[in-house]
Amino acid sequence: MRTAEQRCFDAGIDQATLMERAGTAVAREAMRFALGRPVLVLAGPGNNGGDAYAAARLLHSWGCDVTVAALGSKKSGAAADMRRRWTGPTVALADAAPRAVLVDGLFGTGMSRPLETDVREALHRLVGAADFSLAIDLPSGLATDSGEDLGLAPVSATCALGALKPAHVLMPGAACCGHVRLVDIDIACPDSTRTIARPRLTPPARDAHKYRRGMVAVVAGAMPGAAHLAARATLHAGAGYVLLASGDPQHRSPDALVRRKIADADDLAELLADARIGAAVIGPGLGSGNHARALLDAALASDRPLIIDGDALTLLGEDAVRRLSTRDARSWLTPHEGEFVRLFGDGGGNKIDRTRQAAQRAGATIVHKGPDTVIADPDGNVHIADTGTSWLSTAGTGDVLAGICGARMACGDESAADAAIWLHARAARLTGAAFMADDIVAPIASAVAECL
Ligand SMILES: NC(=O)C1=CN([C@@H]2O[C@H](COP(=O)(O)OP(=O)(O)OC[C@H]3O[C@@H](n4cnc5c(N)ncnc54)[C@H](O)[C@@H]3O)[C@@H](O)[C@H]2O)[C@@H](O)CC1
Ligand SMILES: Nc1ncnc2c1ncn2[C@@H]1O[C@H](COP(=O)(O)OP(=O)(O)O)[C@@H](O)[C@H]1O
Ligand SMILES: [K+]
Repeated sequence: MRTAEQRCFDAGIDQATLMERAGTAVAREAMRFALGRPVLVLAGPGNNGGDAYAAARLLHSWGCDVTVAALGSKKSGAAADMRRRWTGPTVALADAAPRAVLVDGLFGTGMSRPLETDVREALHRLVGAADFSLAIDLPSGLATDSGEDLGLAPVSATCALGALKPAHVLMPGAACCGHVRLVDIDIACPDSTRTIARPRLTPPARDAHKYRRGMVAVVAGAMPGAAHLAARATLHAGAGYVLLASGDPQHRSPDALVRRKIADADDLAELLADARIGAAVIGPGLGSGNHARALLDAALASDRPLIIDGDALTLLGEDAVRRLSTRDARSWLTPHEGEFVRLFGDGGGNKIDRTRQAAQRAGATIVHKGPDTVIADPDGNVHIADTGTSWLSTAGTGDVLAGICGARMACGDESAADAAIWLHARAARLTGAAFMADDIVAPIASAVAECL
Protein backbone atom coordinates (compact mmCIF):
# COMPACT_ATOMS: atom_id res chain seq x y z
CA MET A 1 0.00 0.00 0.00
CA ARG A 2 2.83 2.38 0.88
CA THR A 3 4.52 1.69 -2.49
CA ALA A 4 1.23 2.11 -4.34
CA GLU A 5 0.55 5.43 -2.59
CA GLN A 6 4.01 6.67 -3.52
CA ARG A 7 3.36 5.69 -7.15
CA CYS A 8 0.18 7.81 -7.03
CA PHE A 9 2.07 10.81 -5.68
CA ASP A 10 4.76 10.35 -8.37
CA ALA A 11 1.99 10.39 -10.98
CA GLY A 12 0.87 13.80 -9.73
CA ILE A 13 -2.09 12.84 -7.55
CA ASP A 14 -1.93 14.81 -4.32
CA GLN A 15 -2.55 13.60 -0.78
CA ALA A 16 -5.68 15.75 -0.43
CA THR A 17 -7.31 13.95 -3.37
CA LEU A 18 -6.64 10.55 -1.77
CA MET A 19 -7.87 11.83 1.58
CA GLU A 20 -11.09 13.15 0.07
CA ARG A 21 -11.67 9.76 -1.58
CA ALA A 22 -11.00 7.96 1.71
CA GLY A 23 -13.21 10.38 3.66
CA THR A 24 -16.04 9.96 1.13
CA ALA A 25 -15.90 6.16 1.30
CA VAL A 26 -15.92 6.22 5.11
CA ALA A 27 -18.75 8.77 5.25
CA ARG A 28 -20.87 6.60 2.94
CA GLU A 29 -20.38 3.55 5.16
CA ALA A 30 -21.03 5.54 8.36
CA MET A 31 -24.16 7.08 6.84
CA ARG A 32 -25.56 3.63 6.01
CA PHE A 33 -25.23 2.54 9.63
CA ALA A 34 -26.05 5.81 11.40
CA LEU A 35 -29.75 5.73 10.44
CA GLY A 36 -30.28 9.21 11.85
CA ARG A 37 -28.38 8.58 15.11
CA PRO A 38 -25.76 11.09 16.36
CA VAL A 39 -22.19 10.43 15.22
CA LEU A 40 -18.93 11.02 17.09
CA VAL A 41 -15.86 11.17 14.84
CA LEU A 42 -12.48 10.66 16.54
CA ALA A 43 -9.77 12.53 14.62
CA GLY A 44 -6.06 11.92 15.32
CA PRO A 45 -3.00 13.99 14.50
CA GLY A 46 -1.99 12.38 11.19
CA ASN A 47 -3.51 11.40 7.86
CA ASN A 48 -5.95 8.99 9.48
CA GLY A 49 -7.28 12.08 11.28
CA GLY A 50 -7.35 13.89 7.92
CA ASP A 51 -9.66 11.18 6.55
CA ALA A 52 -11.77 11.57 9.69
CA TYR A 53 -12.22 15.35 9.24
CA ALA A 54 -13.15 14.82 5.57
CA ALA A 55 -15.71 12.17 6.58
CA ALA A 56 -17.13 14.43 9.32
CA ARG A 57 -17.60 17.31 6.86
CA LEU A 58 -19.40 15.06 4.33
CA LEU A 59 -21.63 13.42 6.96
CA HIS A 60 -22.58 16.88 8.24
CA SER A 61 -23.36 18.08 4.69
CA TRP A 62 -25.67 15.06 4.27
CA GLY A 63 -27.64 16.09 7.35
CA CYS A 64 -25.99 13.98 10.07
CA ASP A 65 -25.58 15.29 13.63
CA VAL A 66 -21.75 15.10 13.90
CA THR A 67 -19.28 16.03 16.65
CA VAL A 68 -15.52 15.65 16.27
CA ALA A 69 -13.33 14.54 19.20
CA ALA A 70 -9.83 15.74 18.34
CA LEU A 71 -6.41 14.53 19.42
CA GLY A 72 -3.50 16.79 18.46
CA SER A 73 -3.09 18.28 15.02
CA LYS A 74 -0.59 19.02 12.31
CA LYS A 75 0.21 22.57 11.29
CA SER A 76 0.51 21.90 7.56
CA GLY A 77 -0.24 19.37 4.84
CA ALA A 78 -3.43 17.72 3.63
CA ALA A 79 -4.55 16.59 7.10
CA ALA A 80 -4.26 20.16 8.43
CA ASP A 81 -6.29 21.42 5.44
CA MET A 82 -9.01 18.87 6.15
CA ARG A 83 -9.09 19.99 9.76
CA ARG A 84 -9.47 23.65 8.75
CA ARG A 85 -12.34 22.74 6.41
CA TRP A 86 -14.28 21.17 9.33
CA THR A 87 -16.32 23.94 10.95
CA GLY A 88 -18.71 21.89 13.10
CA PRO A 89 -18.60 21.17 16.86
CA THR A 90 -15.21 19.96 18.13
CA VAL A 91 -14.18 18.78 21.60
CA ALA A 92 -10.92 17.43 23.01
CA LEU A 93 -10.76 13.60 22.97
CA ALA A 94 -10.51 13.41 26.77
CA ASP A 95 -13.68 15.51 27.21
CA ALA A 96 -15.86 13.78 24.58
CA ALA A 97 -19.19 12.28 25.58
CA PRO A 98 -20.18 8.95 23.98
CA ARG A 99 -22.58 8.93 21.02
CA ALA A 100 -24.50 6.05 19.42
CA VAL A 101 -22.32 5.86 16.32
CA LEU A 102 -18.53 6.25 16.44
CA VAL A 103 -16.04 6.71 13.62
CA ASP A 104 -12.49 5.91 14.75
CA GLY A 105 -9.95 8.05 12.88
CA LEU A 106 -7.27 8.39 15.56
CA PHE A 107 -4.48 6.31 14.02
CA GLY A 108 -4.15 4.12 10.93
CA THR A 109 -1.11 2.66 9.23
CA GLY A 110 1.17 5.14 11.06
CA MET A 111 0.63 3.37 14.41
CA SER A 112 4.17 2.73 15.59
CA ARG A 113 4.10 2.49 19.38
CA PRO A 114 1.59 1.60 22.11
CA LEU A 115 -1.21 4.11 22.73
CA GLU A 116 -0.62 6.38 25.68
CA THR A 117 -2.76 5.52 28.71
CA ASP A 118 -5.11 8.52 28.54
CA VAL A 119 -5.68 8.04 24.79
CA ARG A 120 -6.32 4.33 25.26
CA GLU A 121 -8.78 4.97 28.09
CA ALA A 122 -10.71 7.59 26.10
CA LEU A 123 -10.80 5.31 23.04
CA HIS A 124 -12.09 2.33 25.02
CA ARG A 125 -14.63 4.45 26.91
CA LEU A 126 -16.10 5.92 23.71
CA VAL A 127 -15.97 2.80 21.52
CA GLY A 128 -17.38 0.70 24.35
CA ALA A 129 -20.37 3.02 24.81
CA ALA A 130 -21.24 3.26 21.10
CA ASP A 131 -23.87 1.00 19.54
CA PHE A 132 -21.88 0.87 16.33
CA SER A 133 -18.22 1.71 15.71
CA LEU A 134 -16.49 2.04 12.35
CA ALA A 135 -12.68 2.22 12.09
CA ILE A 136 -11.00 4.19 9.33
CA ASP A 137 -8.45 1.87 7.70
CA LEU A 138 -7.63 0.07 10.98
CA PRO A 139 -8.88 0.12 14.57
CA SER A 140 -6.59 2.63 16.31
CA GLY A 141 -3.96 0.80 18.34
CA LEU A 142 -3.51 -2.05 15.84
CA ALA A 143 -0.04 -2.43 14.28
CA THR A 144 -0.67 -2.68 10.55
CA ASP A 145 2.15 -5.07 9.57
CA SER A 146 2.27 -7.41 12.55
CA GLY A 147 -1.34 -7.40 13.68
CA GLU A 148 -0.01 -6.67 17.18
CA ASP A 149 -2.36 -5.13 19.74
CA LEU A 150 -0.94 -1.75 20.84
CA GLY A 151 -3.94 -0.84 22.99
CA LEU A 152 -6.77 -1.09 20.46
CA ALA A 153 -10.50 -1.14 21.10
CA PRO A 154 -12.28 -3.75 18.92
CA VAL A 155 -14.80 -2.17 16.52
CA SER A 156 -17.97 -3.32 14.77
CA ALA A 157 -16.63 -2.70 11.26
CA THR A 158 -13.54 -1.44 9.47
CA CYS A 159 -13.16 0.38 6.16
CA ALA A 160 -9.84 -0.92 4.80
CA LEU A 161 -8.61 1.76 2.43
CA GLY A 162 -7.29 0.64 -0.95
CA ALA A 163 -6.02 -2.78 0.12
CA LEU A 164 -6.21 -5.23 2.99
CA LYS A 165 -3.22 -4.87 5.29
CA PRO A 166 -1.69 -7.84 7.20
CA ALA A 167 -3.46 -6.76 10.40
CA HIS A 168 -6.89 -7.16 8.72
CA VAL A 169 -6.30 -10.85 8.02
CA LEU A 170 -3.80 -12.05 10.65
CA MET A 171 -4.61 -12.80 14.26
CA PRO A 172 -5.05 -11.17 16.71
CA GLY A 173 -5.88 -8.09 14.61
CA ALA A 174 -8.37 -9.86 12.36
CA ALA A 175 -10.63 -10.63 15.33
CA CYS A 176 -10.71 -6.92 16.36
CA CYS A 177 -11.65 -5.33 13.01
CA GLY A 178 -15.24 -6.58 13.00
CA HIS A 179 -16.71 -6.79 9.52
CA VAL A 180 -13.95 -5.67 7.14
CA ARG A 181 -15.06 -3.74 4.10
CA LEU A 182 -12.42 -3.13 1.46
CA VAL A 183 -13.07 0.27 -0.11
CA ASP A 184 -11.62 1.34 -3.41
CA ILE A 185 -9.86 4.71 -3.33
CA ASP A 186 -8.64 4.31 -6.90
CA ILE A 187 -5.10 3.24 -6.02
CA ALA A 188 -3.89 0.18 -7.92
CA CYS A 189 -2.19 -2.22 -5.49
CA PRO A 190 -0.88 -5.17 -7.53
CA ASP A 191 0.53 -7.74 -5.14
CA SER A 192 1.47 -11.39 -4.96
CA THR A 193 -0.39 -11.59 -1.64
CA ARG A 194 -4.15 -11.96 -1.71
CA THR A 195 -7.07 -13.63 0.04
CA ILE A 196 -8.59 -16.79 -1.42
CA ALA A 197 -11.98 -16.97 -3.07
CA ARG A 198 -14.26 -19.80 -4.18
CA PRO A 199 -12.26 -21.97 -6.60
CA ARG A 200 -13.46 -22.94 -10.06
CA LEU A 201 -13.25 -26.72 -10.33
CA THR A 202 -13.80 -28.78 -13.44
CA PRO A 203 -15.88 -31.96 -13.44
CA PRO A 204 -14.19 -35.18 -14.62
CA ALA A 205 -13.52 -35.23 -18.37
CA ARG A 206 -16.07 -36.98 -20.58
CA ASP A 207 -13.67 -39.91 -21.01
CA ALA A 208 -12.46 -39.94 -17.40
CA HIS A 209 -11.78 -43.19 -15.64
CA LYS A 210 -11.01 -43.86 -12.01
CA TYR A 211 -7.22 -44.02 -12.29
CA ARG A 212 -6.84 -40.92 -14.42
CA ARG A 213 -9.27 -38.85 -12.40
CA GLY A 214 -7.15 -38.48 -9.32
CA MET A 215 -5.63 -41.49 -7.61
CA VAL A 216 -4.51 -40.91 -4.03
CA ALA A 217 -2.66 -43.10 -1.53
CA VAL A 218 -3.21 -42.39 2.17
CA VAL A 219 -0.65 -43.92 4.54
CA ALA A 220 -1.97 -45.18 7.90
CA GLY A 221 0.11 -45.71 11.06
CA ALA A 222 -0.19 -45.97 14.82
CA MET A 223 -3.61 -44.22 15.03
CA PRO A 224 -5.49 -45.55 11.99
CA GLY A 225 -8.60 -43.43 12.66
CA ALA A 226 -6.82 -40.27 11.53
CA ALA A 227 -5.71 -41.74 8.19
CA HIS A 228 -9.18 -43.21 7.73
CA LEU A 229 -10.73 -39.77 8.22
CA ALA A 230 -8.28 -38.31 5.68
CA ALA A 231 -9.05 -41.09 3.19
CA ARG A 232 -12.81 -40.55 3.47
CA ALA A 233 -12.32 -36.83 2.91
CA THR A 234 -10.22 -37.63 -0.17
CA LEU A 235 -13.07 -39.65 -1.66
CA HIS A 236 -15.62 -36.88 -1.04
CA ALA A 237 -13.34 -34.17 -2.42
CA GLY A 238 -13.37 -35.60 -5.92
CA ALA A 239 -10.67 -38.28 -6.15
CA GLY A 240 -11.33 -41.23 -8.48
CA TYR A 241 -9.48 -43.92 -6.53
CA VAL A 242 -8.31 -43.86 -2.93
CA LEU A 243 -5.91 -46.44 -1.52
CA LEU A 244 -5.50 -46.77 2.23
CA ALA A 245 -2.05 -48.25 2.87
CA SER A 246 -2.09 -49.80 6.32
CA GLY A 247 -0.31 -52.43 8.43
CA ASP A 248 -3.63 -53.76 9.62
CA PRO A 249 -6.25 -53.20 6.89
CA GLN A 250 -9.38 -54.21 8.81
CA HIS A 251 -12.54 -53.77 6.85
CA ARG A 252 -14.45 -50.64 7.85
CA SER A 253 -16.83 -48.55 5.85
CA PRO A 254 -16.80 -46.99 3.34
CA ASP A 255 -16.66 -49.96 1.01
CA ALA A 256 -15.35 -47.73 -1.79
CA LEU A 257 -12.05 -47.30 0.04
CA VAL A 258 -9.44 -49.71 -1.34
CA ARG A 259 -7.29 -51.20 1.41
CA ARG A 260 -3.74 -52.34 0.80
CA LYS A 261 -1.62 -54.09 3.44
CA ILE A 262 1.89 -52.74 3.87
CA ALA A 263 4.05 -54.65 6.35
CA ASP A 264 7.05 -52.33 6.10
CA ALA A 265 8.67 -49.41 4.32
CA ASP A 266 9.66 -51.59 1.35
CA ASP A 267 6.00 -52.40 0.76
CA LEU A 268 5.19 -48.68 0.85
CA ALA A 269 8.01 -47.88 -1.58
CA GLU A 270 6.67 -50.52 -3.95
CA LEU A 271 3.13 -49.17 -3.67
CA LEU A 272 4.31 -45.60 -4.30
CA ALA A 273 6.21 -46.68 -7.41
CA ASP A 274 2.79 -46.72 -9.16
CA ALA A 275 2.99 -43.64 -11.39
CA ARG A 276 -0.81 -43.46 -11.57
CA ILE A 277 -0.84 -42.18 -7.97
CA GLY A 278 -1.17 -38.42 -8.30
CA ALA A 279 -0.63 -37.64 -4.62
CA ALA A 280 0.13 -39.45 -1.37
CA VAL A 281 -0.93 -38.27 2.08
CA ILE A 282 1.32 -39.12 5.00
CA GLY A 283 1.24 -38.01 8.60
CA PRO A 284 -2.29 -38.21 10.05
CA GLY A 285 -1.95 -40.71 12.92
CA LEU A 286 1.41 -41.97 11.56
CA GLY A 287 3.07 -42.27 14.98
CA SER A 288 6.60 -41.38 15.96
CA GLY A 289 8.57 -44.64 16.30
CA ASN A 290 11.06 -46.31 13.99
CA HIS A 291 8.34 -47.84 11.82
CA ALA A 292 6.77 -44.40 11.26
CA ARG A 293 10.18 -42.94 10.49
CA ALA A 294 10.88 -45.66 7.92
CA LEU A 295 7.50 -45.11 6.23
CA LEU A 296 8.20 -41.38 5.99
CA ASP A 297 11.67 -42.06 4.53
CA ALA A 298 10.09 -44.27 1.86
CA ALA A 299 7.50 -41.62 1.02
CA LEU A 300 10.12 -38.85 0.77
CA ALA A 301 12.27 -41.04 -1.46
CA SER A 302 9.37 -41.71 -3.84
CA ASP A 303 8.57 -39.71 -6.96
CA ARG A 304 5.02 -39.02 -5.81
CA PRO A 305 3.76 -35.56 -4.85
CA LEU A 306 3.29 -35.64 -1.07
CA ILE A 307 0.98 -34.02 1.43
CA ILE A 308 2.89 -34.08 4.69
CA ASP A 309 0.81 -33.53 7.82
CA GLY A 310 0.65 -34.22 11.56
CA ASP A 311 3.16 -36.75 12.91
CA ALA A 312 5.19 -36.68 9.67
CA LEU A 313 5.85 -32.98 10.27
CA THR A 314 7.05 -33.70 13.79
CA LEU A 315 9.34 -36.45 12.46
CA LEU A 316 10.81 -34.03 9.92
CA GLY A 317 11.45 -31.43 12.64
CA GLU A 318 14.39 -29.12 12.05
CA ASP A 319 15.59 -31.37 9.24
CA ALA A 320 12.64 -30.35 7.05
CA VAL A 321 14.41 -27.79 4.86
CA ARG A 322 17.31 -30.13 4.04
CA ARG A 323 15.12 -33.13 3.27
CA LEU A 324 12.40 -31.35 1.32
CA SER A 325 14.58 -29.09 -0.77
CA THR A 326 16.28 -32.11 -2.32
CA ARG A 327 13.02 -33.81 -3.41
CA ASP A 328 12.26 -33.79 -7.15
CA ALA A 329 8.51 -34.31 -6.72
CA ARG A 330 6.39 -31.57 -5.17
CA SER A 331 5.62 -31.42 -1.45
CA TRP A 332 2.83 -29.70 0.42
CA LEU A 333 3.12 -29.24 4.19
CA THR A 334 0.08 -28.56 6.37
CA PRO A 335 1.42 -27.51 9.80
CA HIS A 336 -0.55 -25.81 12.53
CA GLU A 337 1.36 -23.13 14.47
CA GLY A 338 3.02 -25.59 16.89
CA GLU A 339 4.22 -27.83 14.07
CA PHE A 340 5.36 -24.82 12.04
CA VAL A 341 7.57 -23.62 14.91
CA ARG A 342 9.08 -27.09 15.29
CA LEU A 343 9.99 -27.06 11.60
CA PHE A 344 11.03 -23.48 10.96
CA GLY A 345 11.29 -21.66 14.30
CA ASP A 346 9.24 -18.65 15.37
CA GLY A 347 11.30 -15.68 14.13
CA GLY A 348 11.18 -13.71 10.90
CA GLY A 349 8.23 -11.32 10.96
CA ASN A 350 4.49 -11.80 10.73
CA LYS A 351 2.76 -15.05 9.75
CA ILE A 352 2.78 -14.07 6.05
CA ASP A 353 6.52 -13.33 6.05
CA ARG A 354 7.39 -16.42 8.07
CA THR A 355 5.37 -18.75 5.85
CA ARG A 356 6.72 -17.21 2.64
CA GLN A 357 10.33 -17.60 3.84
CA ALA A 358 9.73 -21.20 4.94
CA ALA A 359 8.17 -22.16 1.58
CA GLN A 360 11.10 -20.66 -0.29
CA ARG A 361 13.67 -22.38 1.93
CA ALA A 362 11.98 -25.78 1.75
CA GLY A 363 10.96 -25.55 -1.92
CA ALA A 364 7.51 -26.72 -0.81
CA THR A 365 4.02 -25.29 -0.59
CA ILE A 366 3.19 -24.56 3.03
CA VAL A 367 -0.33 -24.39 4.36
CA HIS A 368 0.19 -22.70 7.74
CA LYS A 369 -3.14 -23.48 9.41
CA GLY A 370 -5.26 -21.64 11.94
CA PRO A 371 -8.00 -18.99 11.97
CA ASP A 372 -5.74 -17.02 9.60
CA THR A 373 -4.47 -19.81 7.35
CA VAL A 374 -1.55 -18.67 5.17
CA ILE A 375 -0.67 -20.63 2.03
CA ALA A 376 2.75 -19.92 0.52
CA ASP A 377 4.25 -21.30 -2.68
CA PRO A 378 8.00 -21.66 -3.16
CA ASP A 379 7.81 -18.95 -5.87
CA GLY A 380 6.79 -16.31 -3.30
CA ASN A 381 3.03 -16.16 -3.89
CA VAL A 382 1.05 -16.02 -0.67
CA HIS A 383 -2.67 -16.51 -0.24
CA ILE A 384 -4.60 -16.02 2.98
CA ALA A 385 -7.82 -17.72 3.98
CA ASP A 386 -10.04 -15.89 6.41
CA THR A 387 -13.05 -18.04 5.51
CA GLY A 388 -12.83 -20.68 8.25
CA THR A 389 -15.22 -21.01 11.15
CA SER A 390 -13.94 -21.31 14.71
CA TRP A 391 -15.99 -24.53 15.03
CA LEU A 392 -13.17 -26.12 13.00
CA SER A 393 -11.05 -26.08 16.17
CA THR A 394 -11.90 -29.70 16.95
CA ALA A 395 -9.70 -32.81 16.77
CA GLY A 396 -9.46 -34.46 13.39
CA THR A 397 -10.38 -31.53 11.12
CA GLY A 398 -6.72 -31.24 10.12
CA ASP A 399 -6.79 -34.89 8.95
CA VAL A 400 -9.83 -34.05 6.85
CA LEU A 401 -7.97 -31.09 5.33
CA ALA A 402 -4.96 -33.27 4.46
CA GLY A 403 -7.29 -35.67 2.66
CA ILE A 404 -8.96 -32.87 0.69
CA CYS A 405 -5.51 -31.55 -0.28
CA GLY A 406 -4.60 -35.00 -1.60
CA ALA A 407 -7.73 -35.16 -3.75
CA ARG A 408 -7.38 -31.69 -5.24
CA MET A 409 -3.69 -32.20 -5.99
CA ALA A 410 -4.29 -35.54 -7.68
CA CYS A 411 -7.15 -33.94 -9.65
CA GLY A 412 -4.61 -31.43 -11.00
CA ASP A 413 -6.10 -28.17 -9.71
CA GLU A 414 -3.89 -25.20 -10.47
CA SER A 415 -4.14 -23.83 -6.92
CA ALA A 416 -4.91 -27.10 -5.19
CA ALA A 417 -4.07 -25.94 -1.67
CA ASP A 418 -6.31 -22.86 -1.98
CA ALA A 419 -9.13 -25.02 -3.31
CA ALA A 420 -8.69 -27.49 -0.45
CA ILE A 421 -8.78 -24.75 2.18
CA TRP A 422 -11.91 -23.24 0.66
CA LEU A 423 -13.72 -26.60 0.41
CA HIS A 424 -12.76 -27.48 4.02
CA ALA A 425 -14.11 -24.18 5.37
CA ARG A 426 -17.23 -24.39 3.22
CA ALA A 427 -17.97 -27.99 4.28
CA ALA A 428 -17.69 -26.85 7.91
CA ARG A 429 -20.11 -23.97 7.32
CA LEU A 430 -22.56 -26.27 5.54
CA THR A 431 -22.39 -28.63 8.54
CA GLY A 432 -23.23 -25.85 11.00
CA ALA A 433 -22.00 -25.80 14.59
CA ALA A 434 -20.70 -28.14 17.30
CA PHE A 435 -19.79 -30.81 14.77
CA MET A 436 -17.11 -33.48 15.00
CA ALA A 437 -14.55 -33.91 12.24
CA ASP A 438 -16.40 -36.93 10.78
CA ASP A 439 -19.47 -34.77 10.16
CA ILE A 440 -17.78 -32.38 7.75
CA VAL A 441 -16.65 -35.18 5.42
CA ALA A 442 -19.86 -35.83 3.45
CA PRO A 443 -20.64 -32.08 2.97
CA ILE A 444 -17.29 -31.69 1.17
CA ALA A 445 -19.10 -33.12 -1.88
CA SER A 446 -21.73 -30.35 -1.64
CA ALA A 447 -18.94 -27.77 -1.38
CA VAL A 448 -17.34 -29.24 -4.52
CA ALA A 449 -20.68 -28.96 -6.34
CA GLU A 450 -20.77 -25.23 -5.57
CA CYS A 451 -17.48 -24.78 -7.44
CA LEU A 452 -18.46 -26.37 -10.78
N1 LIG B 1 -0.70 8.17 2.73
C1 LIG B 1 -1.73 8.30 1.89
O1 LIG B 1 -1.56 8.65 0.76
C2 LIG B 1 -3.10 8.02 2.36
C3 LIG B 1 -3.28 7.76 3.69
N2 LIG B 1 -4.50 7.69 4.20
C4 LIG B 1 -4.69 7.61 5.64
O2 LIG B 1 -3.50 7.89 6.31
C5 LIG B 1 -3.26 6.93 7.32
C6 LIG B 1 -1.81 6.91 7.66
O3 LIG B 1 -1.49 8.22 8.03
P1 LIG B 1 -0.17 8.63 8.83
O4 LIG B 1 0.98 8.01 8.15
O5 LIG B 1 -0.21 10.09 8.99
O6 LIG B 1 -0.34 7.92 10.21
P2 LIG B 1 -1.51 7.90 11.30
O7 LIG B 1 -2.55 8.90 11.01
O8 LIG B 1 -1.90 6.50 11.45
O9 LIG B 1 -0.67 8.34 12.59
C7 LIG B 1 -0.26 9.70 12.79
C8 LIG B 1 1.05 9.82 13.48
O10 LIG B 1 0.94 9.36 14.81
C9 LIG B 1 2.18 8.93 15.26
N3 LIG B 1 1.97 7.86 16.23
C10 LIG B 1 2.13 6.54 16.05
N4 LIG B 1 1.84 5.85 17.15
C11 LIG B 1 1.45 6.78 18.06
C12 LIG B 1 1.03 6.69 19.41
N5 LIG B 1 0.93 5.54 20.05
N6 LIG B 1 0.70 7.82 20.07
C13 LIG B 1 0.79 8.99 19.44
N7 LIG B 1 1.20 9.13 18.17
C14 LIG B 1 1.52 8.04 17.48
C15 LIG B 1 2.90 8.41 14.02
O11 LIG B 1 4.25 8.81 14.09
C16 LIG B 1 2.16 9.05 12.84
O12 LIG B 1 3.01 9.95 12.17
C17 LIG B 1 -3.84 5.66 6.72
O13 LIG B 1 -4.14 4.70 7.68
C18 LIG B 1 -5.09 6.23 6.07
O14 LIG B 1 -6.14 6.37 7.01
C19 LIG B 1 -5.68 8.00 3.39
O15 LIG B 1 -5.87 9.37 3.49
C20 LIG B 1 -5.50 7.58 1.98
C21 LIG B 1 -4.23 8.07 1.40
N1 LIG C 1 -10.33 -20.90 15.44
C1 LIG C 1 -10.27 -21.43 14.20
N2 LIG C 1 -10.87 -20.79 13.18
C2 LIG C 1 -10.83 -21.32 11.93
N3 LIG C 1 -10.23 -22.48 11.61
C3 LIG C 1 -9.62 -23.16 12.59
C4 LIG C 1 -9.60 -22.66 13.93
N4 LIG C 1 -8.92 -23.55 14.69
C5 LIG C 1 -8.52 -24.54 13.86
N5 LIG C 1 -8.95 -24.32 12.61
C6 LIG C 1 -8.70 -25.19 11.43
O1 LIG C 1 -9.01 -26.53 11.81
C7 LIG C 1 -7.99 -27.43 11.33
C8 LIG C 1 -7.31 -28.07 12.54
O2 LIG C 1 -6.21 -28.80 12.15
P1 LIG C 1 -5.17 -29.44 13.19
O3 LIG C 1 -4.74 -28.39 14.16
O4 LIG C 1 -4.14 -30.13 12.39
O5 LIG C 1 -6.07 -30.45 13.99
P2 LIG C 1 -6.04 -32.07 14.07
O6 LIG C 1 -4.59 -32.46 14.10
O7 LIG C 1 -6.77 -32.41 15.33
O8 LIG C 1 -6.73 -32.59 12.86
C9 LIG C 1 -7.08 -26.59 10.45
O9 LIG C 1 -7.53 -26.61 9.12
C10 LIG C 1 -7.24 -25.19 11.04
O10 LIG C 1 -6.95 -24.18 10.09
K1 LIG D 1 -8.34 4.29 12.84
